[in-house]
Amino acid sequence: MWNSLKSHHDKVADRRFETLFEDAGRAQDFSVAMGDMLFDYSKTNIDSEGRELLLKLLDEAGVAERRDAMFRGDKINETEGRAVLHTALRNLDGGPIEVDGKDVMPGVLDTLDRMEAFAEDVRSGAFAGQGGKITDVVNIGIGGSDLGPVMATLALAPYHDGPRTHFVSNVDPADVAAVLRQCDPATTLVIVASKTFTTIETMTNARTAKAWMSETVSDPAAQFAALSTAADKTADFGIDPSRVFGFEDWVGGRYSMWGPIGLSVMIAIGGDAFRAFLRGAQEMDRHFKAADWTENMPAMLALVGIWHNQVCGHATRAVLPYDNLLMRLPAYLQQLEMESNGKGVSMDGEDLATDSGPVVWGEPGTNGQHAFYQLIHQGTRVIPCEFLVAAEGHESDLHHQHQLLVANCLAQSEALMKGRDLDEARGKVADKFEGDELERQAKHRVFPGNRPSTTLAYPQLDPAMLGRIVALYEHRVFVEGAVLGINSYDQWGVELGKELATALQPVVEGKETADGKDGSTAGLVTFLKKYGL
Ligand SMILES: O=P(O)(O)OC[C@H]1O[C@H](O)[C@H](O)[C@@H](O)[C@@H]1O
Repeated sequence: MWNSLKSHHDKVADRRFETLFEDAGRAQDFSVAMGDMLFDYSKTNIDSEGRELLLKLLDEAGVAERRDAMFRGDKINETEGRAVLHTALRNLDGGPIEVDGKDVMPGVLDTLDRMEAFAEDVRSGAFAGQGGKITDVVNIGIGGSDLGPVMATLALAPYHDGPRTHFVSNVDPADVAAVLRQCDPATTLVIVASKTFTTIETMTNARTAKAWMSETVSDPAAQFAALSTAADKTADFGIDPSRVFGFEDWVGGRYSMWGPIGLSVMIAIGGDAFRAFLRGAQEMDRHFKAADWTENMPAMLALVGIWHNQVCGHATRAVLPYDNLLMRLPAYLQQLEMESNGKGVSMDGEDLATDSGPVVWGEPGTNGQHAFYQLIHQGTRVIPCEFLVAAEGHESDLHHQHQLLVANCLAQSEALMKGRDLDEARGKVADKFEGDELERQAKHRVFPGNRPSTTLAYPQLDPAMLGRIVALYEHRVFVEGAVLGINSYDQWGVELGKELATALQPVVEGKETADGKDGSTAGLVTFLKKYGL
């Protein structure tokens, strides 16, 4: 199928895809609706034939069977021998799901109730610090134990009515110090979020926070909670089991904010709003399971991604939310997509037959327009763009500003597609220049156009919509991974750096020499030591 797709691409690569809109039904035909969400992929070079070929990839890879196996709790994370069941965390009324013959749902729902009771106690003051009602919550975690909660807390800022929420992730002491400086230890709750409870950054920051707290309060551990799969390790750290919220190894780190890892979000917005967030995700799960492929938003989002990355060969994709509340969505998706599908070996241990998943990057619009869109419009590489835009913001008295935001979003996708040819460019400067200078100046003002983009449009970013959007991307990653034959649920590629950092620690501390290290590494240690390392 890859060959058929490539030859189809060769056939259509040079056409202006704008001409596809001569078919008056294109915008509708090349869009997917799910409830009040719309995914428009008509501003791409995908035509009916291309779409048919892409759809065949799903059958060839057995995506439907693999999807059902995931939801059922089969151990599809084969390199780690684990089920992949983040969907169980939002299966609020969806019936039993068995892993190793045991229904996991009673445990999931019980933990959710416990989280909610604790979150409400923190919010009401029933759970207090040693100096009174909790004013600040500090979530210490990294990767999947940070990016989801950070992204969601920012995204749901209009619903934030709990204590102030802070996030510490980096082992750089600048991070933890800056956060703790803003907090009063007597009224701060520290949440240590780590699936494994061994991650060096998180454990180091947690010990720093505990030492900071013990300078002021007599029982620092009493103001700590833990979110982890490792109950023994949370106990060793001194955290009372009543404030430990556990989960199982079938929840991957970057898929974990729906459960205990979302506690900081729940404290910020309250249990009801958090459940609405879960329900939104559950709706997307149901849609993904039931909808025909052409009407299936995650599947079509994935196929558009595959078309641009593996078929057209565009190595990156930009995620451009015209919704400032989603300012950390690109960073969140970087982990979700790149840690999941950034692999060169297929499930059966063979070298991947295609390129792995793309580089994902982005910033909110309109900010990006004044920074990197220059390259998107006129650079020599094509960057498929994925726009997100809401019909309505949360600042109703500033709706005119929201309208300006939307106009910018739609204008960008139009500009990317249409471009501006040399004739038009000449017309723009004909009154200022003439002759050779006119030609030269005009050339700089040409926009090649024919650059693809998609737009995800929705009414408003409320908790349920955020749940739907994030679940949409999760399932997109699943489909892309399944088509590429990748295990999207392990992350062996992060291990080597961790091992070498541990080995280098005695060297940077001056307890061991850099003998045996390569010249560059040894030279850098020497240089940094000279200046105070
Ligand atoms: O939650 P933790 O066990 O502390 O893990 C935090 C993060 O660290 C690892 O390096 C993985 O690459 C991530 O997938 C994970 O989310």
